[in-house]
Amino acid sequence: MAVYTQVPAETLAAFLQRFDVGELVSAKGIAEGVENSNYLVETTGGRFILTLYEKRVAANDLPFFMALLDHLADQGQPVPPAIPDRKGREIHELCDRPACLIKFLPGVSVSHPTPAQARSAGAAMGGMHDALTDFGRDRHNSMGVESWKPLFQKCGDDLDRIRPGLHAEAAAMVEEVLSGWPAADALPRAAIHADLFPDNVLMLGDTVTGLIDFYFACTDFRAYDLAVMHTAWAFDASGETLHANIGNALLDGYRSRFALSEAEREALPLLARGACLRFFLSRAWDWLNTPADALVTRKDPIAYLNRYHRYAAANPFA
Ligand SMILES: Nc1ncnc2c1ncn2[C@@H]1O[C@H](COP(=O)(O)OP(=O)(O)OP(=O)(O)O)[C@@H](O)[C@H]1O
Ligand SMILES: N[C@@H](CCO)C(=O)O
Repeated sequence: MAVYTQVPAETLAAFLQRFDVGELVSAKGIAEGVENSNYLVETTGGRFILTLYEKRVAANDLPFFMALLDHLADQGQPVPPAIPDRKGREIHELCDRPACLIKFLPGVSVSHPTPAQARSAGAAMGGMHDALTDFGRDRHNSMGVESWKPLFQKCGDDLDRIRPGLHAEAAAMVEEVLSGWPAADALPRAAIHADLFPDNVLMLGDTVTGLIDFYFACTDFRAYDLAVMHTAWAFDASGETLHANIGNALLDGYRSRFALSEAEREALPLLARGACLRFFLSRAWDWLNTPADALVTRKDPIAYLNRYHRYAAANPFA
């Protein structure tokens, strides 16, 4: 579940008065997602998503995220911008949380993408990267390469509570990835989504109707975004089986909308291992710090360890 903050109906109705969206008809908490509190709000003017930002999203990052969404939406990309209130403000406070009223997009996220769906999703990322080439703002990647060793050290020996020997295994991964990681100016950098998992892509059939959840968006290697997507889309849930046809379809779709340089293509195997390390570590930290009976479902860090080893054993980008 992800409704950490309950918004009383009267408070919501009063909040909506700031906007030109009609009167409140209904509001339902959305169970999916683990980071923020989300409501599906229906008014006499239409449907909207109300998001209250919980502890992981810093209020001072919201202007970057909202500017990114506005830029993409202005260029016809399928993203949900915030609805401005009558005074033009997009970022608000509700129940002591930063909050935004966001455009509702149709579609569902697929659990087992077909090659045609992976191709469309890859193309959507390519279109997004194309639209972001003239986006002028920067945001440091707080989950980027410099954060991996400190996060590994913070997890410490507790990693062995997830699986005996995991601390030593993770130490080797950190060493391997960091020793080979490209210099900051070695590959093109741009604003990226950085978390474009299947649950953050809304689709109807084979058509992408929405790219959502930009709350890890940042400036980093552009090809790292594609590497993250490959790790998230091209495996079974356990991370043991690579679906090469899905991975190839993603890359084909991407290249149909945006060019990948030779240097970026060559870097993909290492960028993908870095992505595996990033999600392994954030999941391991959450695993160790979320009570087993908490209402949120913990995500399996081992599924990302398995992916890491798969990329280390063979290059699916060859
Ligand atoms: N603009 C939108 N239009 C339609 N549905 C949306 C929209 N934004 C979010 N949703 C729905 O709300 C759910 C949760 O949204 P989101 O993934 O942004 O939440 P989160 O708490 O930030 O989650 P995560 O754990 O993925 O970081 C999505 O799975 C989707 O069903
Ligand atoms: N997509 C991430 C969680 C949110 O960043 C994961 O699956 O670990």
